[in-house]
Amino acid sequence: MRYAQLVLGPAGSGKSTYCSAVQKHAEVMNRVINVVNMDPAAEVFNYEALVDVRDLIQVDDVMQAEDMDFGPNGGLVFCMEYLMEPDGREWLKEQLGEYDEDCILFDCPGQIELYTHMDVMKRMVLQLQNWDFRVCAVFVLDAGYMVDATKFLSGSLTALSVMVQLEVPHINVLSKMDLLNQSAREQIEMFLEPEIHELLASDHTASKFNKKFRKLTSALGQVLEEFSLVRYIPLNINSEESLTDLLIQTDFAVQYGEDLDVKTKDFEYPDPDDEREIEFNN
Ligand SMILES: Nc1nc2c(ncn2[C@@H]2O[C@H](COP(=O)(O)OP(=O)(O)OP(=O)(O)O)[C@@H](O)[C@H]2O)c(=O)[nH]1
Ligand SMILES: [Mg+2]
Repeated sequence: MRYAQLVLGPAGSGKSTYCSAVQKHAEVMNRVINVVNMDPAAEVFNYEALVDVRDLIQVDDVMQAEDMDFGPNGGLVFCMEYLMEPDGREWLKEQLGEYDEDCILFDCPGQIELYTHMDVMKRMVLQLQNWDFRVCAVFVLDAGYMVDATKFLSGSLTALSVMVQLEVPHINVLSKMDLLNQSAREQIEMFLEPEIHELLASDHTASKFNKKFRKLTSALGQVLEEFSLVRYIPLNINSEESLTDLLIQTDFAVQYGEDLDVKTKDFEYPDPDDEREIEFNN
């Protein structure tokens, strides 16, 4: 069994930073967590990549290819589709190797449409499961954008559409907590165990438009609340404790360690002769 986190979220929300922070944190705990750069347009990242998709294909090359006429977004979609074609899949499989108990973070591109309404990421999930990975999604949202009710609702709906699309255990992370001041941090607390009804009612910025759509907003809020669909874990990358808490949650989501516990040093493998005896007896 192997373990994978698909690290997703809007552009600039802190996906690559999350990956490098988790990788470094794991090192301190004597654990190896690998990172794969899945962004064919990435320029810089601070982690040591096990696999870099740019070695296979780069958005710039696709955009410059004469027989294709792509802009940056179309180019990116082309690259991701290519990765899920037989040649791309073969390449990725070989690069990932076959190491049991491997933990891998997949640092994905920030174009949200890749996982809200296209199916390329869903295919990626199925492919990884096919290669024996237990997969979870880690959806990274910038805490700074979540301090008022309407943004919270819009972020939550995006998270929800990813959850519905990918159908794997899902964890929402509020990144950049270190950048918030005390009062913003307190305000965020409210969103961690949200009484969405109250939140929406307390939104005094109601414009004419908002008033008209208040019923809709409130109904959406109710859905999120009643089904406990969207929960957030705050992350302060400067705090080892915060990273530990989050790692516990992501380990739990992929059931990391459950199989390890069974194989303690006293574990005795069944004697093959015994099995044969049982067969004879039957
Ligand atoms: N202070 C602070 N800065 C952060 C944190 N996370 C990300 N940043 C900064 O935010 C910017 C974007 O972070 P990235 O990790 O590159 O974001 P990303 O989601 O990978 O971005 P794309 O791959 O372009 O979609 C960088 O300048 C980071 O240094 C954080 O937790 N704290
Ligand atoms: Mg990135």
